[in-house]
Amino acid sequence: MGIRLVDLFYSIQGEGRYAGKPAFFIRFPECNLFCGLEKPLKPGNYDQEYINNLKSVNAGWVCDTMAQWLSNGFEIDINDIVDYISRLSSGSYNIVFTGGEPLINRSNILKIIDAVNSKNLKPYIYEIETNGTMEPIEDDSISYNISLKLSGSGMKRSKRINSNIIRKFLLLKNTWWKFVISNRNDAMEAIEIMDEYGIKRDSVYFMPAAFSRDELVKNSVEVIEMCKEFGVNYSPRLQIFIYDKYVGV
Ligand SMILES: Nc1nc2[nH]cc(C(=O)O)c2c(=O)[nH]1
Ligand code: SF4
Ligand SMILES: [Mg+2]
Repeated sequence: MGIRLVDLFYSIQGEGRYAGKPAFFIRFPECNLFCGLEKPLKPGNYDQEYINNLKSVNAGWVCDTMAQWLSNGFEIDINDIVDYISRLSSGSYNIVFTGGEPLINRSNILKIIDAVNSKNLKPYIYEIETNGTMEPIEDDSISYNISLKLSGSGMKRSKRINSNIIRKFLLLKNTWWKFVISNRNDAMEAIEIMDEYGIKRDSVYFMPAAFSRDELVKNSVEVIEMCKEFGVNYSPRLQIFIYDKYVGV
């Protein structure tokens, strides 16, 4: 029996705690938020440029993977995912589940983890890239990269911040927090959330907003100054640094 993905590729983790580590990316369809847009779009094949042009007046930016996670994607047998991984690497790598919001597809994440473990492949760690609004899977072999959304996403606070869920993530062993920072207001808002929930600065990454290599270089200067000031970590976006505007890398 197959499962639906929108992308499967081997690259390096570009962001957060494991930036630089070889990693298999498994991208699922669907998200519970529509960052940057006034109202949800139906699943289908869209051009990302078209989506960017729908940006709501309340938002500072638009989700950069929306065209991917709204697409129909493809169906793949779990054994073929496992074969793909074992064919491409004999060394150490992570397996990253992303989206959209991958925790919508939690049962498929569990099936893939079971299949990988039963074939005796040993990823260094599984990572889940999440917006932190859905119930986590409790498993010490999973490391969470939680990117809570700020008001620049244009989403209502009640949709993007769920106190009970944040507290559950805080009880887990491998929890890292990643904020996309466009300006000083974003940093102040992130600090407020960190203080409210007792999120340790050690576990926090500020990452510049950027769609291209030029933007990344330019925006990193200011973000690094804020990292120094507030004592949080800087996260690169190595995939943009290396491959510029390409997706699926
Ligand atoms: N290389 C690479 N690293 C990533 N880290 C998080 C990604 C994501 O889109 O969730 C991503 C991605 O799409 N590519
Ligand atoms: S939560 Fe993440 S994947 Fe979902 S719309 Fe926002 S930026 Fe995109
Ligand atoms: Mg991304």
